[in-house]
Amino acid sequence: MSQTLKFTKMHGAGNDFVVLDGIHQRVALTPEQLRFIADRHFGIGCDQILLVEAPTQAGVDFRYRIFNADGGEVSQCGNGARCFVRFVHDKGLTNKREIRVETAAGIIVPRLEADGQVTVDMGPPRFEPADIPFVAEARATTYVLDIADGPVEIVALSMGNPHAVLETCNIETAPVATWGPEIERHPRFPQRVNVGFMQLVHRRAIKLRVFERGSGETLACGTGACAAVVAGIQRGLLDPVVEVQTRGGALTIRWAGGDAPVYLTGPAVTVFEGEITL
Ligand SMILES: N[C@@H](CCC[C@H](N)C(=O)O)C(=O)O
Repeated sequence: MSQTLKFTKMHGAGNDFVVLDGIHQRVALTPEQLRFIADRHFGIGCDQILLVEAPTQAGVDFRYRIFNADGGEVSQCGNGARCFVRFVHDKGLTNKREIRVETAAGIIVPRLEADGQVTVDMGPPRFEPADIPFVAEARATTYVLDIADGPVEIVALSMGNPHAVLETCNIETAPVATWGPEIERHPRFPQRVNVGFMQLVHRRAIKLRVFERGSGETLACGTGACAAVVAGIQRGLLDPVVEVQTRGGALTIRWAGGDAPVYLTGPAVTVFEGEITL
């Protein structure tokens, strides 16, 4: 039986989303239907599909679910969290400026700022290999990963989802299209990984491209920006507040180190509304 769903097309620094209200309409999508929605030629087109649901636990305002363009459900999406906040405000689902949101990776706390930008408390980064998950004998600041072109140095960490961060001296010529998919499926990352290529500009700015697990290279990746800045701070290369320049725009990341949460600030934009029959 076919179903017609109302949707909103949004983006955060060019990382684009189809957002579905699962509170006022019944949304039950198969991986094949999710892939169709994300398809840029035959569907609506997006990097991720975001589903807004009623919370399943006390003390939170909403549940937020994330699906990559390949139809797989994942646990965290930073740019999506900002669009989520803009969506629930614009739809009148809440008037709170700071909301508590349940994700598969735990509670996140996004806040709508007076200037329309959104700041998300993404929680602390995690470095234990088992938490990422990453196959390593012991935790280390950097690891050497063997790929077809030879050994590469990475930082591996979790921002609620897995990230590998590599440093490059030229972001334009970085081998994102070749190393990205190879590292995404490297056997040392049993749940695959998002792969960030970071070029240092100075201690308070980096350039970043991310080959995202399940979506390919996107114009920006919020958790990727958090992971790259955390990696740079851990290695003593960056200050606690850093501007991340992506192909889709700028994001600001703040991290005080240790178990402190990482804060992500950036835009959240509505592009258009529509309906799709599946
Ligand atoms: N675009 C995102 C991350 C989306 C999920 C990621 N591809 C994964 O598989 O973990 C962001 O802004 O963080």
